Amino acid sequence: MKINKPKHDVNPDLAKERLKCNFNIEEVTNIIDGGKDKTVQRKKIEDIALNNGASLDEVPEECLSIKERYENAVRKSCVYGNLVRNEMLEITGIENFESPVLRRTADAFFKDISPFMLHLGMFVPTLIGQCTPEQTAEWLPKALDMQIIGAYAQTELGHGTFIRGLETTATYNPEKEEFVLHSPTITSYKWWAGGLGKTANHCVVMAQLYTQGKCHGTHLFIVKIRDLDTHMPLPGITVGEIGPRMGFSSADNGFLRFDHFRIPRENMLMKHAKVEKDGVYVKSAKHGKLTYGTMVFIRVTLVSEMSFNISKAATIAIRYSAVRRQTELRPNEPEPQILDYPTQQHKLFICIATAHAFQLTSCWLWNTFQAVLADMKKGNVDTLPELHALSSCLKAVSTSDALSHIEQCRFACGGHGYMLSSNLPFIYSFVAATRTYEGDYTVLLLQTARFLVKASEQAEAGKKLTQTVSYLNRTANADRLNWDNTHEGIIKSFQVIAAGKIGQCVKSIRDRTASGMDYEDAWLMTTVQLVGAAEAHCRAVLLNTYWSEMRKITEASSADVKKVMHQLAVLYLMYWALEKTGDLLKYSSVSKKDLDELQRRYEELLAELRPNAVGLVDAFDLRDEILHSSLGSYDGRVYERLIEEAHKSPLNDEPVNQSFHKYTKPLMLGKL
Ligand SMILES: CCCCCCCC/C=C\CCCCCC(=O)SCCNC(=O)CCNC(=O)[C@H](O)C(C)(C)COP(=O)(O)OP(=O)(O)OC[C@H]1O[C@@H](n2cnc3c(N)ncnc32)[C@H](O)[C@@H]1OP(=O)(O)O
Ligand SMILES: Cc1cc2nc3c(=O)[nH]c(=O)nc-3n(C[C@H](O)[C@H](O)[C@H](O)COP(=O)(O)OP(=O)(O)OC[C@H]3O[C@@H](n4cnc5c(N)ncnc54)[C@H](O)[C@@H]3O)c2cc1C
Repeated sequence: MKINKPKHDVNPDLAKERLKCNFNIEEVTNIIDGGKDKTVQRKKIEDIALNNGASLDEVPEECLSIKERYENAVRKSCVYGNLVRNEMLEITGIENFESPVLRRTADAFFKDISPFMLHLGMFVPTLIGQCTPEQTAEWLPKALDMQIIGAYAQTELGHGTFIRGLETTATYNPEKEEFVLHSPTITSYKWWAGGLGKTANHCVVMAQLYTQGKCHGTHLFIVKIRDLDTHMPLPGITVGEIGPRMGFSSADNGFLRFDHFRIPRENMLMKHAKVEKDGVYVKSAKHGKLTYGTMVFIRVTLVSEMSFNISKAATIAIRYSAVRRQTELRPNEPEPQILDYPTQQHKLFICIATAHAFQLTSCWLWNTFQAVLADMKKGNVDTLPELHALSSCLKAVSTSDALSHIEQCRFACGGHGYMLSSNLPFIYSFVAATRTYEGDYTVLLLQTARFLVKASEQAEAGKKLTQTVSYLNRTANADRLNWDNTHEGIIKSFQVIAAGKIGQCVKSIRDRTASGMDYEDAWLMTTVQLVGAAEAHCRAVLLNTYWSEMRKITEASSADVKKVMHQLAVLYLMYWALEKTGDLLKYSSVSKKDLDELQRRYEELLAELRPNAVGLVDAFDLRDEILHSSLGSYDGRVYERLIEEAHKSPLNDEPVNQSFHKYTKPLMLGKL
């Protein structure tokens, strides 16, 4: 495999690590990419995007002012957008505009975030999912060609989670065949939408639809908010940026207020429900929640996004841990590489395994999503609730796990991991937002719990359940599972834990209603358990999917690759079994002796994986331009890069900062 040759000598410790690796790295890269041809395609696209240096910043993004950072990000977005439009989409095919390959190259341009991300990330998918064929013909080519730039304005100052509580109104006027968009209260300001503040000239708006004097709930509208030539906000539109936040600092998350702003009837996105010219409302024939489709789509894609982010953090932390030496183990012996500490391996090897677990699960979820879309095309929406339950819990758990693993990667890099030049703080703050946006963690797990409680009741009634909850058919009446210390045994025990927790929720709700509580209060009182049950279900799905997909995907692999992929999956199973010993003790016959044995095997496995650690992160094949890290580059020149980056600090532009003469010296002389 062609590796982008480092310009400098590779750090000797890192070079030695690469000699230790005992499997074919390229084979694993091909598995991650989804096949050899996909690796070739990805590399071709990366060469187009990255070889001309357009992604490079003279001054690090983080050293710029807010305005400069935004302006620089727009500049790079335009260069990048142009490359996507003219060269990259030709290779992927226009239908793959959200291909992970494009997503990867975007990271080389933006350490933080592109102000255009939500244009491709949500605006375009909404047009694809919510427009009639005529509307698609009108809007989609312009959006894909970037003649218009869009945002997704759903959340308001007062409501994000509870979509039915949104206050923006869209009132239909049949005489003029127009909708009037209005923000009636301060809490109805649209708030948060990425790219809305300064970049977008259009946006999709979620608003309460009124026609013939009746409210029909939230629907989507496409709205032009700025003049395409002057970029000035149109009359009736107040738009701006919401201010600095934890991350997302090079983008312009926006606010938007409508003052009786008129749009043509055709601007309601009418694939599912519509308003006729005379004002008659025609509701969706299929399902009431199809306007939420973009959210489901993004939740599905976020699982692969999390895999990518963990793989970046793991690459940085593992390469750094191979270079970094700290603390004598024995007097007069060289300090070991910190990667030799089992505690360090415990923090980091699970990250490699999780990146694989999420990647394989995301492919499986994507196929499930496509199958549901195909069913819906034929008018069958029966599979939608399961997809909603699945995408909700996988989004919640993958973003939450990614966040804690990335934080562990930062801890694993000690003080240097706190430097922005390590890139770990950027990765962390980006992923922190994913736990909240597109549906908060708790809220989405409670959506899954609704589905699970219903499924449990159906299992109790002897009905056959769909695939992801079919374990409830087998385990509904099981009390404590006989512990079986095999891989399949661990997976089964997680299904029994999930079934036990769901059963306990059902019982709590029933006990509470039997004692006089109404159902809503009984549900509310049980929500802490319900979140735990949905998480347990998600763990069972993740473990089962990772294990079975790993076995399928490595069927034709070489023996060494099979072995290391197998070791990672076993590590994942054991890690989670040990994390959940309390649940195992409660729901299975596992003994202290069994758990001690599991712990011993886990520690041995860390040692077995140790020689392959650097090889495994090299297999993610993340170019230095994408990693943006002083600690994680391929050549391991960690200390040299930290010094080079320090010199880029604007505070080092002059030997004495003017504040000394203005403030410090007068203070020292008592003249302040
Ligand atoms: C090259 C570049 C590529 C870049 C790609 C990078 C990836 C990142 C991309 C984008 C970044 C995204 C940035 C962030 C954008 C946003 O955050 S947009 C705003 C997102 N907002 C939310 O997610 C809000 C969360 N809230 C909800 O989803 C819902 O309100 C709710 C599910 C919590 C409740 O909805 P509600 O209308 O109140 O429904 P209920 O009455 O509770 O439920 C009725 C039944 O409907 C079922 N249901 C709910 N949602 C769905 C759905 N989506 N699909 C199918 N069914 C649904 C619900 O379960 C109920 O069913 P039952 O009655 O049978 O129990
Ligand atoms: C970086 C970023 C980018 C974003 N981009 C966009 C965008 O482009 N477009 C857009 O429309 N929106 C966007 N959002 C908004 C985002 O979708 C919402 O913030 C998110 O859905 C959470 O909603 P909320 O802020 O109303 O939180 P809240 O719902 O107010 O949550 C606050 C707390 O209350 C809890 N809670 C709320 N409801 C319940 C419940 N029913 N049961 C139990 N607990 C509950 C939550 O768990 C949480 O702990 C973005 C947000 C961020 C942070």
